Amino acid sequence: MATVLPELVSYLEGLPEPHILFDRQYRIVAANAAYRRQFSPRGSVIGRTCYEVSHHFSVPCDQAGESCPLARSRETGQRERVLHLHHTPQGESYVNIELVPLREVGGELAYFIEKMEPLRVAQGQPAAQGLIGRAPAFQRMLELVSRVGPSQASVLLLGESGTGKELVAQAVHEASLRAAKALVVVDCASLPETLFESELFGHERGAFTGANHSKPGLVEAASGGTLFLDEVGDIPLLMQVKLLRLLESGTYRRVGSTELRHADVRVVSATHRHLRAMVADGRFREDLYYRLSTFPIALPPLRERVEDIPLLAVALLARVTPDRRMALSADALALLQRCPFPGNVRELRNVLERAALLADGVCIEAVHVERALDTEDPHAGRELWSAESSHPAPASASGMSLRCVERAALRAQLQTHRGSRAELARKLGISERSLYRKLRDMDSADPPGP
Ligand SMILES: Nc1ncnc2c1ncn2[C@@H]1O[C@H](COP(=O)(O)OP(=O)(O)OP(=O)(O)O)[C@@H](O)[C@H]1O
Repeated sequence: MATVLPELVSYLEGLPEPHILFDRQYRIVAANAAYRRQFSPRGSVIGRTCYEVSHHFSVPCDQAGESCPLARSRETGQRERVLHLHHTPQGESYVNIELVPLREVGGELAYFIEKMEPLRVAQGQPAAQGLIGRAPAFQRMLELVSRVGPSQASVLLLGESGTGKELVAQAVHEASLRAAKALVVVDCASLPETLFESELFGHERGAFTGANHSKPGLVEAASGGTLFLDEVGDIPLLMQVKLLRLLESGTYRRVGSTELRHADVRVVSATHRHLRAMVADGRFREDLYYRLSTFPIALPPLRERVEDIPLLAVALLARVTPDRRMALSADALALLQRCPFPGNVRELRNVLERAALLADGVCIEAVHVERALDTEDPHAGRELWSAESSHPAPASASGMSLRCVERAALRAQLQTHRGSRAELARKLGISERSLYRKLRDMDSADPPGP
């Protein structure tokens, strides 16, 4: 092997992505120029183990509770890919790792080539923007994002309100080859049925009353980029047919035109609804469901990544108070970790914003968090907002369904709230869109009395 190595090393040296070569004992025998530049500008890594360099572990990753591509590759004898949090000179960052095993003449696995590509769409430490997280549930989700990103597959994001679906859609777009073009968001929940077609496909002058100019639609605006259909479960059946036609044929017509246009978009959609159940009871077209969900990704609710709360709290606090450099006391953090947060990361962010306003100094104490939580839902108790989560809702014990309890709480809020809808949504720890949805559901559930 010693005679083969110089050629191999010189081949790796010229590759643009960081590569290392290591042996069966995980010892690095070569690192190319791109690797040295990005991961070890201050010293040589030759002779050190990959787990020590990348993770500061004293044992291989699989013995430290992480997935180890080398161990997997040894088992399968094949190329393996994983997403890891790596120590780099800039701090810990997500890195996509691809491992290729090399066999000796006798067929034994002797060396492994590891290619490393930083994944910049998420961070495992506080950052000014983008996705943040390091819990296993978050990392599993992120690995799916990084796998599907570069493809053209339609992605369906499924998750409760506030779990970060819009941020994940952005991440899919940024990890794609379309990143240099636009990401166009279509808010399907607030788009009236009458406008759906002209907004999406555009219209010609004179197509309808008031159409004084021709106008390109959102599909055209997203050309070469990504079309993000947010709240796709809220599209009425009639409009679902039109969307299906676009996805199946890749073509569309502007309203008032016969000219067939080609759509060059990658579709990412998101919903908090149970689309499968909607398909089962005829509210969502099965053929559209399969078109949209080539690659479904479930976003974990915050209660399944509680260990991320301290990291998220520190990062989000810096985002909501950019000029104050605030800190959280250990008690405040402990209290936050005990909260159920049915409104997920958005609710955590709102609680922090309120707590920061309630604190006069630069440190948020548990008492500020308590007050921020109290202000959130003074009439009904926070758990009432867990209608779509698995958290217990004490009021349901009275025999009312969770949805009824939620409606009652919302009605109480509406009676006492004096500000705008946006303020009310903020107070409830939900998005304006979610509030809009809840109000609409409430209207259709109990039509106004005579
Ligand atoms: N992993 C995360 N890291 C950092 N911020 C996050 C994360 N997840 C969500 N957020 C923040 O939480 C808020 C809600 O996120 P987002 O709007 O993407 O959620 P959503 O699932 O689309 O909600 P909805 O279904 O109500 O529209 C945003 O302020 C977003 O920046």
